[in-house]
Amino acid sequence: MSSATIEAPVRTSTSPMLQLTNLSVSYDGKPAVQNVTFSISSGERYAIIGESGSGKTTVCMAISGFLPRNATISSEERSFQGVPIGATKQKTLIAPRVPGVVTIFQDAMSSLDPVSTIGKQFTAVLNGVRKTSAKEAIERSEGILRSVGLHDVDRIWKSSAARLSGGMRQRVMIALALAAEPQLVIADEPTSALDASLARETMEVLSELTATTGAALLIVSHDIALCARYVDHLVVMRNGRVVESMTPQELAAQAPGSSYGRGLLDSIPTLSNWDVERLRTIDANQEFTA
Ligand SMILES: Nc1ncnc2c1ncn2[C@@H]1O[C@H](COP(=O)(O)OP(=O)(O)OP(=O)(O)O)[C@@H](O)[C@H]1O
Repeated sequence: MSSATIEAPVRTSTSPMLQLTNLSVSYDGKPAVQNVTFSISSGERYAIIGESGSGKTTVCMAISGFLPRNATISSEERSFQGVPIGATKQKTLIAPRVPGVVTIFQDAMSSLDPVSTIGKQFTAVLNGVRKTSAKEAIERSEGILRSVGLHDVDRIWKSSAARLSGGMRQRVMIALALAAEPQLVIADEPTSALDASLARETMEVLSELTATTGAALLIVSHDIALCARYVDHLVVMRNGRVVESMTPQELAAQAPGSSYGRGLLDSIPTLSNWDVERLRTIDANQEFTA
């Protein structure tokens, strides 16, 4: 096998790649996401941060077209590369999956075929992009697997997902997502099932590879501290709404307790606050607005 490189796509436009304006989603009539607005340009790295149930996954599913049947969606604009995502007038909507957008889920096993070999899964993804010979598929997937830090390529190529460790599966899933040559990678809690060191490694791999390929990245996470190290912009959600939108530098400059995002950051145990008697907590009744 010889190694292959991932080529950066030519960027042709400076207008946002993804535009969400006043996106609202309800499940069975109950609002889950309300008036969410943000845009992502080519190559930008974004994170949606928030507590459990704040609507992060729902926003991502509205972008990637995975919303379930009981979802009702409305928006002023919901477009990718200038093309509307799904039809906004329908009351019940399953949007078509959006070309150019790949989603990496928290649990690699739910995305990978557990019995088919990784080699077969690579060949299928690569052929979905363009017709690829068996030899090309091996060469290309070897390059991508190495780029996510997996070097035992022959063994992985012949293994099923069930025979790989959790960390290896996560990397294989990232590699398969990249093989699809996406323009936007959505990673929904990609590190929540991993230990701290693997979580950092996964974030590094995601952030480096999207930088190399020119793809934009949208990460969903509870962990504002981890995301702030790897993204250009943080969108903070609470109770279905965006309460803050800022750069990691702006977050770092905020005074402790001064905002909801800062509150999330201050409630994480770190080496510098391990000895305080009680970490700061967020008052459930305190109002925060964007
Ligand atoms: N399929 C569904 N049917 C009904 N309600 C749903 C469905 N999916 C999500 N919800 C509700 O919508 C709200 C937002 O959920 P969502 O999964 O988007 O939040 P989240 O911030 O991603 O949470 P978590 O971090 O726990 O994954 C929650 O109140 C949730 O119970």
